[in-house]
Amino acid sequence: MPPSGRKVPVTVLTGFLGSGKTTLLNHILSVRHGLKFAIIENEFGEVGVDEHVIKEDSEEQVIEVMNGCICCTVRGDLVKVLKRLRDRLETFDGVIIETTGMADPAPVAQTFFVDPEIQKDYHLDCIVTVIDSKHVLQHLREEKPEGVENESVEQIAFADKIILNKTDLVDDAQLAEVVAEVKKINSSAEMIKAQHSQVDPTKLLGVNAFSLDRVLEMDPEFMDTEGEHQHDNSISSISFKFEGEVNVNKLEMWISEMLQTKATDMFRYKGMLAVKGMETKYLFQGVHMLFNGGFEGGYKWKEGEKRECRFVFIGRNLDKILLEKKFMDCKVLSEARFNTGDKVEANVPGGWTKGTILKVWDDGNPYRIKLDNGTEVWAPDDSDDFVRSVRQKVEGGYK
Ligand SMILES: Nc1nc2c(ncn2[C@@H]2O[C@H](COP(=O)(O)OP(=O)(O)OP(=O)(O)O)[C@@H](O)[C@H]2O)c(=O)[nH]1
Repeated sequence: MPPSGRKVPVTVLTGFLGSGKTTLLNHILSVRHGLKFAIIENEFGEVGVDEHVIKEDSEEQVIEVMNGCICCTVRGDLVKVLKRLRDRLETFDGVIIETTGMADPAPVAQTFFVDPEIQKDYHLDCIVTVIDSKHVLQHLREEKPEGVENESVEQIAFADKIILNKTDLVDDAQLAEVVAEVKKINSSAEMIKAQHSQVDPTKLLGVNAFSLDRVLEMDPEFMDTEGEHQHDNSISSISFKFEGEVNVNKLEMWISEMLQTKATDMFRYKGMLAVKGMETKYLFQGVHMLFNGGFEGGYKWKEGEKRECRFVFIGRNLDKILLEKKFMDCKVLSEARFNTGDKVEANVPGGWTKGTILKVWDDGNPYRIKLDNGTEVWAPDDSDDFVRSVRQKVEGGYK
C-alpha cells in the first residue's frame, strides 16, 4: 500500500510504432529528478527487444515486460502486474507503462476505472502520445477493413499530451499539416514539439491531466468492458531468435536490399545481435526507410551471457518464411576458411588483387587483408565473391 492512502500516478506512453516512446522513456529515466518509477513494458512481438535497450543503469526502476497486445489478450496481465507491484508501491513515485505501437490506449485506461483494487492504489495521471511527424499522416490516412479501428487515430484521440516528435525530419509546411490533422482528431490535448523526445519530464509526469469526463464525452462506451475491438489482420509481428552470431555486413546488405522494395510495408523492425568478433551488442532498429544500427551505447556481452540474436519485424503482409530464411543466412555457421598469414586474392575495385590475411574476424568482418600493394582492406563476407585462394595458372586457364 502506498503511504497515507496516496494513489500512485500512472503515465501511459503510447504512440505508433517507432514514434519515439522508448527514446522518451530513456530520456525521462536519465534526467536527474530524484524520482523512482516502476516501468511496465509491453511488446507486440514474442521476442522482447526493448527491455535490452532501456537504460541498464536505471537500477532503481523495476521493469516488467509483457508480451502480446496490451489492449486485448494481456489486459488481465496488466492487472496482475499492477497488483504484484502493490507490495512495493511505497518505494515508487510513479508507474510508467509503455504500450506497443499497435495498442489502442482505451482498454489500458479503462483498467484504472473498472477494477476496484487497482482504483484504490493507482490513478491514471496522463496519457502521453508520441507522434512521428514524418510518418504519422500515412498511418492516419490508412484505410482499415470494416470494423477495425485505426490505432494511430485512437492514440491521438485519447491523448492528454501529444509530443510532435521527429520535427527534424519535416519542414515547417509538413509540420503545420500534421498539427492541423492532429487537431481535427483531438483539439484539447497540449501539443509539444520535440526532437529525439527531449521533453521536460515535469510537463508529462504528475500533471493530473487525464479527464474521465472528456473521454466519456468522446467515447460514451468507454466503460463497457465487454466491447471487443479488432486488429487489422494484414499487420503482423514476426519475431525470431537464435543462439549464435551473425555477420553484420550480410545483415546490413539484406536490410538495405529489403528496404528498396518493402519500406512502405515495414512499419517497424528492431533487433539485438551478437556479431562475430565483437564484444559489444549490435542494436538495430528502423521505421520504414529509416534504418539505424550499430554498436553505440556500448552494451557489452557480460561474462557467461549467452550470445544470441533476436529480431522483431512489424508490418503489412510480411513473409515469415522468407524473413526467417534471410535472417538465418546472416548467421555465421562455420569456421573461417582462411587463417592469419594465408595468401589470398581479394575482390577490390581494381579487380582481384593478391594479399595476405592480417587478421581473422576484425571489427565485425571475417578478414582484414593486407594487399601486396600495401593497402589494407576488409572482406565483408567469407565467400568467393570477396576473398578466394590464390589462383594458379594452369594450362588453359586458372585453378
Ligand atoms: N531523426 C529522428 N529520429 C528519432 C527521433 N526520436 C526518435 N528517433 C529514432 O526513431 C527510432 C524509433 O525510436 P523509439 O524510441 O525506439 O520508438 P518507439 O516508439 O519506442 O518504437 P516501438 O516501441 O517499436 O513502437 C530510433 O531509431 C530513434 O533513435 C527524432 O526526433 N528524430
